This record gives sequence, C-alpha cells and structure tokens, in this order.
Amino acid sequence: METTAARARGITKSFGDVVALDSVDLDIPGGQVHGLVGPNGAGKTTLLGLLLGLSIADEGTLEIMGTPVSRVLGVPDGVAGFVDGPGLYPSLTARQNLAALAALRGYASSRASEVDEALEQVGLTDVADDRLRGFSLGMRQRLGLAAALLTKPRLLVLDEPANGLDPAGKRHVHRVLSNLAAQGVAVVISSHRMDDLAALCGEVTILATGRVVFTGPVAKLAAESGDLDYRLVTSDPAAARRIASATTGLEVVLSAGALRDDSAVVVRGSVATMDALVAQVVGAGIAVRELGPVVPPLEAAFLALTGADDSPAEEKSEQKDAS
Ligand SMILES: Nc1ncnc2c1ncn2[C@@H]1O[C@H](COP(=O)(O)OP(=O)(O)OP(=O)(O)O)[C@@H](O)[C@H]1O
Repeated sequence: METTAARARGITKSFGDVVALDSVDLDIPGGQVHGLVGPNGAGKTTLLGLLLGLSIADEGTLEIMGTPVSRVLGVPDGVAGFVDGPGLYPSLTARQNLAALAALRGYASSRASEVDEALEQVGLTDVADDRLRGFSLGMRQRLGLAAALLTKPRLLVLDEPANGLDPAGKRHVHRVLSNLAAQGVAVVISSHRMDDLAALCGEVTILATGRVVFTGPVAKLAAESGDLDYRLVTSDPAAARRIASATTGLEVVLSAGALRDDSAVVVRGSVATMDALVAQVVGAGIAVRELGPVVPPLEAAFLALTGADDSPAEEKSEQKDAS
C-alpha cells in the first residue's frame, strides 16, 4: 500500500530578505525516487534541510510519515540523509566512521555485520579500512549514503548524491536507490541533471525562485516541453530543407550549431509535424538517416518552466517562402 512519506503545505522559508521557499506544496510518496531540480538558488537545499529537520519553516505545515514535524530542530523519526555533503571524520577509516556515527546517533546498529552490509551496499568493502582523508569526493558520497542506510530510513533525503561519482559509481548508487524504493522507502534526491533524474525518478518537482513550477510524473513533464527543435539528417539536406520550409506548422531553425553542420537541418514543431515531414521526405526519394530532438524533452521542459533558456541570440527562423 502506498503511503505518503512527506507532505508539505504552504511551506515558506526566508533568510532575511531572501525568500528561499514560497508557499511550497509537496507530496512525497513511499516506494519511489522523487527528484528535485531547479536552477542555482531555487531552494532545493533549503527544502531538503527542512525534511531532515536541519531548519524549521517560517510558515506552513510539514508532515513526515503522517506526523507533524515539531518546531524543534532534529532529524524526524525514520528520516536519514545529508545536504551539503555528508559529515564524516577524515582521520577515521570508512568502517570506523560508520561505527562512530552509529554510536553517536544512538541507534542499535553498531553491530559489525550491519556496518559491513552498508559498506557492501555502496561498494566500499575493499576500502573499508582505509582512512577517509584519502577518499575521493565520490567515495565520500558513497560513505555518506552508507551512513544513512545504517539507520534503515523510511525517507532518505540526499542532496546531489551523484556528485563526484564516475559513470560506474553513479550506476551503482542509482541501483542502490532504486532497490530501496522497491522496498517501499521514499527517496528524495536533488540534482542538476535532468538525464540522471529521468533515469531514476518516477516523479520530479521543479523549483524556481522558491516556488514549485511542476510536480508530478516524469512522463507528464515531457509533455510540458511544447514544440521542440529536431535535428534531421538526410541523404539530400538541401531538398529536405526545401520540403521542411514548405511544411505547414513547422519552422526551419537556423542556429549556430545547425549552420556549422550543413548535412543537417534543424526544424521546430510537434511530433505530428515531424511525422508528416518524414513521410514527405521519404516520399520524395530522400533517405532519413537521423531525426532526434536537439535538446532532450525533459531538459526542454525544465528550461521552459524555469525560464532558464539561454539559446543563442542569433538563432532565428527562416520564412516559409525562403526556398
Ligand atoms: N543560511 C542561509 N543564509 C542566507 N541565505 C540563504 C541561506 N541558505 C539559503 N539561502 C538563500 O536561499 C536561496 C535558496 O538557496 P538554496 O541553497 O536552497 O538553493 P539551491 O536550489 O539548493 O541552490 P544550488 O543549486 O545553488 O545549490 C538562495 O538565494 C540562497 O542564497
């Protein structure tokens, strides 16, 4: 049965004159990885900090596992994670760090087998007895995740957990998080990478200047992107360009990138217009070698919703009669 791990209503948090969160409503269900994205300064870390009990909202209500969060600082029951990097001891080994954290937090998992299991889960068994000061950023991130796993959380909150991880490390951590979600844990992660979130998350929330501009399934977000720019590579680019220019509902886009690559034409329109264009191009005896969005749909939706689109100013459209 799906439970709501966190429920926020009207959450507002300011730092002096800066409104970091502005009437934020959010539902985090159990059994899913929920992604939090937004431009720099959007309020992601502030929101994660509230979930972790590191700060208290000025206004609004926050419930964790159905229980209202108290007005006192402290990690709510069942919650684990970190923001701004995990707090670890550089002079201790990975294993000693976990044992020390377990003892410090007073949970009953100082048993060596549980520490070993957490290290194994994040792929740090081979370096369990190495001192942390020699660890890379990615290894520290993994150890931070292991520390959170020791508490067997029902809500796991991680600020950019893939930060510093190489591609294999990222896949490993993604697998760990997906497995936790499959066991019913609610996982909330922030990231600047839409592609990472798309690969991992069932739902995402997009923040922009402290406000929620989208929250819901990743698949629904893609639909928010509107008309996209597609790069079309054919056996006869000049003829394809002429056909595209004459196609109703479609714009031929001249961008710096498109002009450098004269084997391609960049066109803007809906999926239906792309279907029509391909049919016409193929009907004219021209081979279609490649057709795909210049910017992936999720990233395009993110840029559109956050107003962060910084397409080059020289980008312009050809007139329909340009052929
Ligand atoms: N302790 C603080 N004191 C003063 N201002 C703060 C504090 N924490 C956050 N802010 C401000 O609140 C706003 C939101 O910051 P926050 O760190 O939550 O954003 P973010 O989305 O995590 O950004 P980034 O992607 O850059 O990490 C920013 O304008 C930031 O400067």
